This record gives sequence, structure tokens and C-alpha cells, in this order.
Amino acid sequence: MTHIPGPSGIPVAGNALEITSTFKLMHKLHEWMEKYGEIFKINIFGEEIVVVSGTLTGEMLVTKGIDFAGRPRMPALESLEGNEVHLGLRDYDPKLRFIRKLVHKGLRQYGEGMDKIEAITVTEIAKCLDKIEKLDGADFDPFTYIHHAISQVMNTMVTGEAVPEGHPMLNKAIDWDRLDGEISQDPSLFLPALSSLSPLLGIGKLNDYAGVMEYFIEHWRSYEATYDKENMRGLYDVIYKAYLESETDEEGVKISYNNVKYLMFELYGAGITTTHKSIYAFVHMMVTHPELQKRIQAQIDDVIGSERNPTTADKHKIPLLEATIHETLRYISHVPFALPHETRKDTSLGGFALPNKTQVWPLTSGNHHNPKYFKDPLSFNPDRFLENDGSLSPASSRRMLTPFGAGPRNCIGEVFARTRLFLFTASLLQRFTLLQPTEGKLNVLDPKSEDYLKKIPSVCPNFKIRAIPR
Ligand code: HEM
Repeated sequence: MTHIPGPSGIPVAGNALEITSTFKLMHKLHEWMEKYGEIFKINIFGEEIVVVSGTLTGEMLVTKGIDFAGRPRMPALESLEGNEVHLGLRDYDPKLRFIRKLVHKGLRQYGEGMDKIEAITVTEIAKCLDKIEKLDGADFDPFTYIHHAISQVMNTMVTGEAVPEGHPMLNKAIDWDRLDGEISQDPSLFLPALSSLSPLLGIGKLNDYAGVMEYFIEHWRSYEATYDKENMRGLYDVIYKAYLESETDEEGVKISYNNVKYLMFELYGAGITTTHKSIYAFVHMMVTHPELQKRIQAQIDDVIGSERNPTTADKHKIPLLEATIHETLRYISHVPFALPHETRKDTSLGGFALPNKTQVWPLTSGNHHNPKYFKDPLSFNPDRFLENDGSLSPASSRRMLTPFGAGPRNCIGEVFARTRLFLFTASLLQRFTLLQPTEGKLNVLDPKSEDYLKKIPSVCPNFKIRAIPR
């Protein structure tokens, strides 16, 4: 790949010493994108990684998506899941394709549209808001409140029910998220050539991580005793049934019991950490943009009023809230280069030849913050996604907005996440006005700051607000 441009680096280590933290990695990737353009390569102790942005993102993820649908190995994480990865980090092999089909089926039946699950979700959100109301307008950090509510949404997705109030699952999910954030501060997580040198990926942290994961898995396994194939309760039952009945797809693969356990964990973790961080950032944005908050509340009042809970059917009737969710995901770009991809055969991108097994990262945050695609990208402006009459602009105008990735390895939970984001934010602003705290005024979040970019997914540093019932 000598013809692909990129920073020269030093002998042996290549660019490794320039990216010793996740913040430095992100900072450098954006700097190199500006300098070298839509495709460049970096070198980490001899391992070359190609970084892609701009119009080549579509070529990589969609037009030639199948060529780029592999995943590089991440040995540190593999060792946690029985030396096999099961979904997000798995190569694009027949089993992965089967697993994705099963999960899609389960999400469609038991997550995205089913009234019962939606009703439970809305009830859980309402319980979270009741707790916030009890604070009586005092300063508080919404982190835990949002985390518990999102965990309950995910519990409902997996088992068909929320856990009782105060159940250890809720704080375990926070422990897991904290550990995941700590581990992700070390870029060697994404760079196999460095993983053996890593201090953070040390045995202690990985053991803690494994402990929390096993706790979740034991909790779900307890549902096996009451499994009834005539009464599917949630996604665990759907996947467990496929295992018990040795279901296969046209490629003839079957899933193992290990797959059932660990893929559920991957889904659960992926769903909590990303959705929580987007809602936490949304709340921050509402407090620092009070005029926008008022405009959204006016649309909520018109369409939903105050007498009933929001439903997914309301989503398209509140375009300003939809635009604000799009803008939040663009502005915070908290999954900045999706998950690492790998070529599955000799292929090419933008006219450059790429051999089989090349690691490729789609730098979607680079697109989201590029003035070529989004005018004045570091200003938070949901109106950019609205037409003059206030309706949402057509999806075709948002092609460069890909917070969930695209193509054959896109986020499997996108529809689920978007509906939950809507239900949560609509319920929150229907009931409360979110205000600056009495102490320590919030400034607008800087999505380029070290505090924000030090973990992946990126998360707003902790903050306090007040929530005043309307
Ligand atoms: C705001 C919320 C979310 C965002 C921004 C997000 C973003 C992403 C991104 C960027 C990817 C990688 C795409 C790629 O590699 O090209 C991904 C993959 C994935 N997401 Fe999400 N996600 C969100 C919510 C969820 C939810 C709620 C679930 C589960 C219900 C979920 C499950 C997954 C899984 C399992 C993968 C791996 C798919 C694969 O490798 O084939 N995500 N997500």
C-alpha cells in the first residue's frame, strides 16, 4: 500500500508514539484527514491501518460493503468471551450473517414495534421521571437516572420485563460502562500490535469486566427455567429457541450455547453505552440551548399535550425533536470511527488497491465535523435538518450523517435506538424544563475537547442540572 499517503512516523514504531491516548488518537486522525484527504494510512509497529472519510465512506460501507465487512481480531476482548467473538467483533462469516438475521427478527418482533414492549419502555421512562420530580428542582447529575432507565429498556428488550426497583443489574450496568470507558482510554484496544504492551488492558481490569459480564449472563440464564416456546418474551428467548431447535439458515450454520450467552451480552452492552451517552448529551444540549428547548416543548405540547405518554407514532409529527436528535448524534459523534473493519479480499477504494485483511476505519466523526458537508459544523443547529416550512429534510440530504454506520455491518439496533431516543427525550421535555444548576454554570459541550474525547464511546464529563416540572 506504498501509494496511499499518510504520516511517515519513525522507524519500527511508525506512528505509535503520536497516539498514546484515545484523545491523541482522535486528534491526530482528524489532523491527518485534513492534511492527507479522504484516504490515508497509519503505521503501528508495522501494522498498517487505512482511514477513510468523505465520499469514500459510502464506497467503503455500502457500494463495496461486502468487501469491507470483516473485523480485525481484538485479542484482548476475544479472551473474555470463550476465545470466540459473537457479533460486533466477529468476522463476516456465515455464522455472523445468521446471528444478524436472528437478532433482526427478534428486534422486529420484540423490540422495535411491539406495543407491549413499548408500553413497558414508556412506563420505565415515566418511573425515572417520577424520581427526578421528587428532587424538587434541586441540582442533580442525571447520569444515573438516565442509565438506570436505559438499562431497564434493554432489560425489557432481552427478557420482556424490567428488573425490580433496586435490582443489582442496574448498578452493575453502570460498573460495566465505567470499566468499558476506562479500557477504551487506551488506544491499544483497537490496535492489536499494541495490545500486549498495554497497562490498562491489564489482567485486573479485564477480570472485573468478565465478572460483570458473567453476572448479566447468569441473570438471563435464570429465564431458561421458565422458557416456553409458545410464549416468546424477548430477544433471549428468540436466540435460545434457535439454539435449542438447532435452527439453520440457507448457509447451514447453527449457533452454539456460547453464542447465545455472549451475543446477548454484546447487544446489551452496545445498546446501553451508546444510547445512554446520547441522551446524557441531549440533556446537556437542552440546558445550554434554552430557546431550542422551548421550541421543542411547544411542538410536544401541540402534538401530544400533557395528558398522555408519547408513542412512537408521534415521532414523525415532531420534526424539530427529530432534527435535534439527528443534530445531537452529529455533533457528539460519540462512536467516532464506528467499529474497525477489515477487507475480506483484495479490493480497492478510491482507486487505491487494498490487499485482503487490511484494517480500515471509517472516520465518520471527520465527516460530521467537516464544513464541506455540514455548514459551521461546530455550532449546534438542528435547523440545518429542517426545511423552511419546519418539516424534516429528506433523508437524502443527510447522506453524510452516519452515526450508526451503514451497509452490511451497520448498527443492528438503529431503529430500536432511534425510537427509544425519541420516547425518552419527548417524555423528558413533556414533563420538565431543564435548567442550569444553581452552582457551576454549564458551557456548551466542546466535542473536540480532551475531556470529551478521552473515551470511546465519547461521553460528556459529569454535570449537574435542575429539572422543573412544567
Ligand atoms: C445512539 C445509539 C447507537 C449508536 C450511535 C450506535 C452506533 C453504532 C455503530 C457506529 C456501529 C458500528 C458500525 C460499523 O462497524 O460500521 C454499531 C454497531 C452495533 N450496534 Fe449500535 N449504536 C447505537 C445503539 C445500539 C443499540 C440500542 C443496540 C442494540 C439493541 C446496538 C447494537 C449494535 C451491535 C450489535 C453492533 C455490531 C453490529 C455488527 O458488527 O454486525 N447499537 N452501532
